Amino acid sequence: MNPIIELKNVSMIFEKRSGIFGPVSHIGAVVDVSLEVYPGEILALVGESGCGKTTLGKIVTGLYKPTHGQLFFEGKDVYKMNKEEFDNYRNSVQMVQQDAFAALNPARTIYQSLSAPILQKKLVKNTKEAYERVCELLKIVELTPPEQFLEKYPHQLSGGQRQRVTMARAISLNPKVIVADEPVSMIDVSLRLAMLNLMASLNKSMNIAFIYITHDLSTARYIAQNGRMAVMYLGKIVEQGNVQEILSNPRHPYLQALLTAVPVPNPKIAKMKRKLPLKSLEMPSVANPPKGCRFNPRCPYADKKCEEVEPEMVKLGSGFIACHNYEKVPKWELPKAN
Ligand SMILES: Nc1ncnc2c1ncn2[C@@H]1O[C@H](COP(=O)(O)OP(=O)(O)OP(=O)(O)O)[C@@H](O)[C@H]1O
Repeated sequence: MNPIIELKNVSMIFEKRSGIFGPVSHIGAVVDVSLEVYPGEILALVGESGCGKTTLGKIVTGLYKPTHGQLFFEGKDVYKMNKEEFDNYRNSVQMVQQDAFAALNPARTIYQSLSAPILQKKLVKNTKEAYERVCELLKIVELTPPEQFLEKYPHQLSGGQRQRVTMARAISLNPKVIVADEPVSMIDVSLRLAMLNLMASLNKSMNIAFIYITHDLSTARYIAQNGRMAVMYLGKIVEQGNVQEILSNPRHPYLQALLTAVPVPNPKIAKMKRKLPLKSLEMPSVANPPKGCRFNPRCPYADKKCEEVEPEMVKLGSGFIACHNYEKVPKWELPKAN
């Protein structure tokens, strides 16, 4: 199957000046990332805060034009498309942001927010059709009965309901890909599962591919259980592959450390003092990344080569890894209770 989205050696280097006349520093939020997304799949993009996940999501949706590399949609270079093709790409790839309150205009009712894009893009012929479509969208995202929500303003809804409205707005344009950036991190824990299930059902029923961005491995594992996962560290993807495979047998020392940090719902294990397999807990800055492998100052298996040479992404099983020493890294196991 051909990928619907393909990134080839994509980088996003921001320039940041300290003060008005201060020196300019370069921040490599995303560096030399190659990634494919297939129609109808769920890809979880995980990593710690500041590793470049949101920037990568914005590149995929066309909100940021990468400073280097190429982005393809359905095989076509997005930045060589004509206007019609580019508009079709922008409609087909939608983003749902973490903060649904900020994403909705506080002065517009839910009906106004949802009807404006479909009317503007002529996906409906008139206001009667727009009304029917908005009701249908609200039903799809399980805000029922729809009439109860149409005239409400964003502040009159709960966090979970607002996020459902932004999901309804995203699907209103019949997208083929949705980038969901931490969509459940600002909603109540009790409602998170329902939101994840909604995304999984939209993925199935509408064959929409999802890129689920998160720092939380457990929600990533839940939503992408039959999909793939890409793990980011300081602007780079360090390991990617089938979720079940890479989570049961993580090969990159960074992914092993992330998994060791996940709480285990077993009181005996929870009581154990688990030591993170890391040399240092300090995360280097993206403005001044370490030479060689970016993970080397924290990696317990790093050697001279890791300090000097940046590892390439190589094929491993059904996925890829960027680590010089993956063959030497011991097999990771869940801590065992005695
Ligand atoms: N417009 C910008 N100008 C300068 N630096 C930026 C810009 N956007 C992001 N960055 C920097 O790029 C790096 C990656 O940011 P990004 O928001 O993509 O990370 P993230 O993994 O999504 O983090 P979080 O989960 O905290 O949102 C950070 O160091 C951030 O400060």
